[in-house]
Amino acid sequence: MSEWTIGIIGGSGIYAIDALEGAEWIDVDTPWGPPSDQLLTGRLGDVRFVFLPRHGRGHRIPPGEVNARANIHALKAAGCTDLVAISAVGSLREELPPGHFVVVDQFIDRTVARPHSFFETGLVAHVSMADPTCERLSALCAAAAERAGASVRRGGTYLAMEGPQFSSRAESLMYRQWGCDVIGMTAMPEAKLAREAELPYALVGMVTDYDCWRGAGEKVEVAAVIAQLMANADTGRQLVVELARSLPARREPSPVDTVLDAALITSPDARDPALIEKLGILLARTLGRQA
Ligand SMILES: CSC[C@H]1O[C@H](OP(=O)(O)O)[C@H](O)[C@@H]1O
Ligand SMILES: Nc1ncnc2[nH]cnc12
Repeated sequence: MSEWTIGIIGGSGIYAIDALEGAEWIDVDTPWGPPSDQLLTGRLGDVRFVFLPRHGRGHRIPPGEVNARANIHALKAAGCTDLVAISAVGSLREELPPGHFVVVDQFIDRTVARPHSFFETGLVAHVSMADPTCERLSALCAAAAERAGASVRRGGTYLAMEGPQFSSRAESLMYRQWGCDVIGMTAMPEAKLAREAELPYALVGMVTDYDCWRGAGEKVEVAAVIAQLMANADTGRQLVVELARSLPARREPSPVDTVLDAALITSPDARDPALIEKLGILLARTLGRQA
C-alpha cells in the first residue's frame, strides 16, 4: 500500500466518490460530536482514501453549523496523512469565470461564530498560519485538475465569510480591494484545524459564480450556483482519480506533520489531563503517548 492516506472533504455538489474501490461508509464519533456524515473509505490503486461530505449527504448542514472540529478529528483518527478540500466558490476576479478551478494558497478569515481551535484553557497552542496550505499537495492537485480537464489558477486568496446569506455588494467590492480572489463559507476554520491536527491541507475552489461585485443588478442565485456545481462536480471527482495516479510512491515528511512540537506553550505541570485525553489522537505523536 502507498504511504499516503488522502482525506477528501467534498463541498457543495460532491457527496460521494463513485470511483473508490472497496468503498464502505463507516460510522465514526469524536470527542467534539459526530462529523458531518459517515466516512466513505476505499482505494484508488494502492492509495487509501477517506471521503467526507462537508454538508452531509443531501446537503443537510449549513456552513455555520458544519462541525469542523469533529470532521478534522474523524479524518485524523481514520489515518489520513493529508487533506484535500474541494469547495464551491464565488469569483471576485473577471479572469476567474465560472467553471475555473483555483488552487487556493491564502485566506482571510471573516467567520465569527464557529469554534476555531482544538485547544482551550488547560492546554494552549499557537500554530503558524503564515503558509496555510501545503505547497506539495497543492501542486499535485493543480496538475491533477488540469489532467481532469479543468482550467486551473495556481494560487489565490479565499475570503471565508460567515454566511449563510451571500455578501452585500459593498462587502464584495471591499473583498476585491483586500486582494481576495474567491469567496466561500467553509474553508475556515477547517484549514486552521487541519494545521492543528498536523494534516497538510490543500483547497481546490471550483468557481460557480461571480458573486455580486460586477454591478447593479448582479446577484448570486442558488439555482445558477447549482447548475454550475453540477457541471464542475464530475471534473472535481476526476481530479481525485488523477491525484491518486500521480502521488509519488514515497511520502517524504512534511513540516506540518510535526507542527505541534513547537506550538504547545502551557507548561507540562499546568496542562489539564482531561483536555489531553479529549485531544487523543491529535496529541498522541507529540506527547509520545497512545491515543
Ligand atoms: C451552494 S453555494 C454556497 C455554499 O457552497 C460552498 O460550500 P462548500 O465550500 O462546502 O462547497 C459555500 O462555502 C457555501 O457553503
Ligand atoms: N458567491 C459566493 N459567496 C460565498 N460562497 C459561495 N459559494 C459559492 N459561491 C459563493
